[in-house]
Amino acid sequence: MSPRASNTSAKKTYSYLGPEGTFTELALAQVAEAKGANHRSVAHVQEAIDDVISGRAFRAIIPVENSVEGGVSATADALAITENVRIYGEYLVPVTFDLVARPGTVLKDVRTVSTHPVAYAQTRAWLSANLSQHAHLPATSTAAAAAALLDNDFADAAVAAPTIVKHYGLKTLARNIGENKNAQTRFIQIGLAGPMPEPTGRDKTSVIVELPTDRPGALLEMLEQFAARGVNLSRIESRPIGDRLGRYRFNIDAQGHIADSAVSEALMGLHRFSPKVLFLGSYPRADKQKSVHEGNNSNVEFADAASWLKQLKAGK
Ligand SMILES: O=C(O)C(=O)Cc1ccccc1
Repeated sequence: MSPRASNTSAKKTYSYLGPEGTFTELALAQVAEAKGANHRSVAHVQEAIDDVISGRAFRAIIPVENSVEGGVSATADALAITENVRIYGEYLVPVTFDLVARPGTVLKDVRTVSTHPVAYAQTRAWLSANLSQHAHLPATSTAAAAAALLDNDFADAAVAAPTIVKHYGLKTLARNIGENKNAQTRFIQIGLAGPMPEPTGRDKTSVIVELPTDRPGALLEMLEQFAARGVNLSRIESRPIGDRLGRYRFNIDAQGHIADSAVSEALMGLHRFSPKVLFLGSYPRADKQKSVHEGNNSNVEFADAASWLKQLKAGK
């Protein structure tokens, strides 16, 4: 049976950045539709995306942005070169970090600390102050770093979620070692392109936009597509395209749903101006705040302007 076929019959599969005990797994626990479904742990964001594309998984949960560290570049870069994948939801997870080790380890014996790069960036200050000589061993996730402590002795300790000790026979050496105590990470649920979540009035739309090359003011022109329709942006982040120096693509989250005229007009503006716009989807905002389109940019006002124009064209 092909992986796609196996998904049509029995339970749906949700892939997530694992193994057990990652922050991504905590985000998956927020996905109501995934309760009772198969949960498949993968080692990389790309593997999660490949699962969705091949049909091995119905959906995947991946980290996208951290309130302290910014965008997760592995996710941004993988999505930018993927077609036919859409975002169906977003989830916020508060992230606090503990230092864990094999039983018997004491803090002063720790030389090598393993963790995910995003977790390391947020705990580096504490680690430098308390383990000034330590080396960092990057891991594919916080839980992978923790689990590896029981498989080999490459590292002496790992930085992971406080709940990690429920999953592995490790002990906590230090609690809450993150620099920002209110840090949050945003996760997305992705799937193959298909029917979108209905507009709720509290939505977000994500796109990746490339700029026309060597055009003065191109960045301003891109932003004007949103500004002219009163569409607020909640994130704009540039990533190098990678073919040569000086070429960037922009990962943008805008308030509102593609069903909102202000957003659809902005998208059409982007399409006219940009050599490549990748639409990643419209989905409900995790913070449940209203998406307001400032100025005269409500659906009613757009509809009124359209019927006025129709009259003019009809010679009335
Ligand atoms: O490694 C994990 O546990 C993840 O889910 C990725 C991650 C790492 C650090 C902060 C937030 C998410």
